[in-house]
Amino acid sequence: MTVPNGNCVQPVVFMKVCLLGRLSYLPFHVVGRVLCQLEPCGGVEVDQAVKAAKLAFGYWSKMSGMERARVMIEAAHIIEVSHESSNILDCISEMEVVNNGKSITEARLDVDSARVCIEYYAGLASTLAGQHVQLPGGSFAYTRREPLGVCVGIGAWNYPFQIVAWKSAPALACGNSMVFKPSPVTPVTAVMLAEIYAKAGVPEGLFNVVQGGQETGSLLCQHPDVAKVSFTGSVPTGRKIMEMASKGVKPVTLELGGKSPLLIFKDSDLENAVRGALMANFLSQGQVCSNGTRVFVQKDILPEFVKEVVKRTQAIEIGDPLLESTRMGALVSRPHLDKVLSFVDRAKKEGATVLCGGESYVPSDPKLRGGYYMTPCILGNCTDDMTCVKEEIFGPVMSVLPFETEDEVLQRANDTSLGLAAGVFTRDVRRAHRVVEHLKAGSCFINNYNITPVEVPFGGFKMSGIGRENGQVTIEFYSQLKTVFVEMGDVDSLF
Ligand SMILES: NC(=O)c1ccc[n+]([C@@H]2O[C@H](COP(=O)([O-])OP(=O)(O)OC[C@H]3O[C@@H](n4cnc5c(N)ncnc54)[C@H](O)[C@@H]3O)[C@@H](O)[C@H]2O)c1
Ligand SMILES: C[N+](C)(C)CCCC=O
Repeated sequence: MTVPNGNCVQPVVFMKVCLLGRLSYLPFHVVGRVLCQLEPCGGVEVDQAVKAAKLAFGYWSKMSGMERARVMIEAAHIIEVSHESSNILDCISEMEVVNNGKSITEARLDVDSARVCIEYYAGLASTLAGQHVQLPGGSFAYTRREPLGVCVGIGAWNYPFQIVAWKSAPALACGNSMVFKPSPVTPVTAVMLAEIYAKAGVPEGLFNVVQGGQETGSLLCQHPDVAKVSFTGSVPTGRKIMEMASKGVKPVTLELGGKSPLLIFKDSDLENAVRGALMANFLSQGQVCSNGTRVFVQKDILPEFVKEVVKRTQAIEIGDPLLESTRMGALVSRPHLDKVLSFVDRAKKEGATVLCGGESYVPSDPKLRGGYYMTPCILGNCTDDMTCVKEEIFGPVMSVLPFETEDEVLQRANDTSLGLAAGVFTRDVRRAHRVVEHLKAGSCFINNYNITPVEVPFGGFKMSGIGRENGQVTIEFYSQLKTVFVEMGDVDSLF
C-alpha cells in the first residue's frame, strides 16, 4: 500500500507524506517518531475546496436517491473487496493503526463500521420523501426534503475513519457535498475515504479533504458558501464552532465530550458487568467520548467486582498495535499521555487509591521504546468531588465509586454538565427501564456498553452536544424541508 498523496485526491489535499511501502514503517505513536509532515490549508485552499464542492453539489443534488445510492454502495463495496491479493479493509485498518495507535483488532472493527454506515445511508438515499397535505377546495400542499448544500465535517483524532464516514455518508445520501477536515493529529485515513469515493464514481469535488488545525477549521466554519458544520471534538472547541456558525445562522451538529456513568446493581450478572465495565473504559486506549468512566458499584458487590475487574485489567495485553494479540496500543501523542498520567497523579493526591496501572509502560520490544504506552488504570476510594471523577480524562482510567440506593446513585450519576452516554447493569427489567428513564444522557445502555450500531442514533444531552449521528433521524440533520402550497381555486383576496 502506498500512502495517499496529493495526486490521488480531488481537489485539495496537501499532504507531503514521506512514506514507504506496505508496513515497512512503524506508527509514530508506537515508536515515538514523526509520521509525516503536512502543510495546513489556508484561505486559498479552503476556498478552492468549497468552490469545488459547490460545483459538484449542482450535479449530485439533482441525481435521484437511487442513483446516489448506487455510487455509495460501490464505495462500501470497494472497502470490502480484495484487490490484487490485498484487502482494502485491511489496508485502511493498518493505516488507521499508524494514524492513531489503536490495536489492529479495533481498527478493523472501526473501518468495517464505516463501511456499514455508507451502506446504510445508501439504503436510505432513495427513501427521502415529503408529505402531501389535503386542504379545503381541492387545494393542497406538499413538502420536499432537500439537501442543504456544502457541508463541512471536522473530526477528532480518536476514531478518524469512523468519524469521516459517520459524517459524509448521511451528507452524501441527502444530496449534499462535503469538505472534511480531519484532526491534524490523525490526518491520513480520511484521504483514503476520499480516494474510495472518487473510485466509486462521485462527481469530482463532491468530497474533499483539507488538512490543518484550528485556523483551517475556522476558515471552513466562517466560509459564506458553507451551509452546515458537523463537528466531533471537545466541548470548548464545540462552543467556538457554534459561535462561528451562528454568525451565518448555519445549523450545527456537535458530537462533544462526556463523563458518563455506569451503574452496576447488586443483582447484576457479575461476569457481564465486569465485561461491560472494561468495554466502557478501555477501547481505543480509553480515548472514547462515550466511555463510562464513573463506575458506580452497589456496596454489597464492590469487593467481588473490584477483584475481578482489576484481574482482567492487569491481563490486558499492551504493546505493538499491529499484532493480533495486542488489546491496548499506544496513546495518541506524548502530550496526551502526559496529561492522562497527570490525572492519575492528581487522583492520588486527592485521596484515590490506584488499584492497578496508571504508569507509563515501556514494551520489551526495543523498537517500541519511544511509544506512548501506559498501563490501564483502576482508581478506588474515589469520591464525587475528585478531579478524576469530574473531568473527562480521555485515557484508560476507570474511577470506581460505591453506592447504596437507586435514588442516591441516580442523583450522583446526573450531577454533571455532560450527558453523552450512561449504562446500567441489573437483572431487574423494571429497574433497568426506570433507571434509564431518569438518566440524563443521549445514549443509554442496559446490560452492555459502547455498542453503536449504525441504525441507532448516537449523540449527547446537555453540553455533550446537539443533533445526532447514525440512524434515520440523521437525515433530518443533513436536509431541509420545503413546503409548497398549491391553490386549485381563485385567490380569496381581502383587498
Ligand atoms: N461525541 C462524540 O461523538 C465524540 C467522538 C469523538 C471524540 N469526541 C470528543 O473529542 C475530544 C477529543 O478530540 P480532540 O482533542 O481532537 O478535540 P478538539 O476539540 O481539540 O479538536 C477537534 C477538531 O477540531 C479542530 N479545531 C480545533 N479548534 C478549532 C477551531 N477554533 N475551529 C475549527 N476547528 C477547530 C481540530 O483541528 C480537530 O480537527 C474529546 O473531548 C472527546 O470526548 C466526541
Ligand atoms: C464506537 N464507539 C466505541 C462507541 C465510539 C463512538 C465514538 C466516540 O468516541
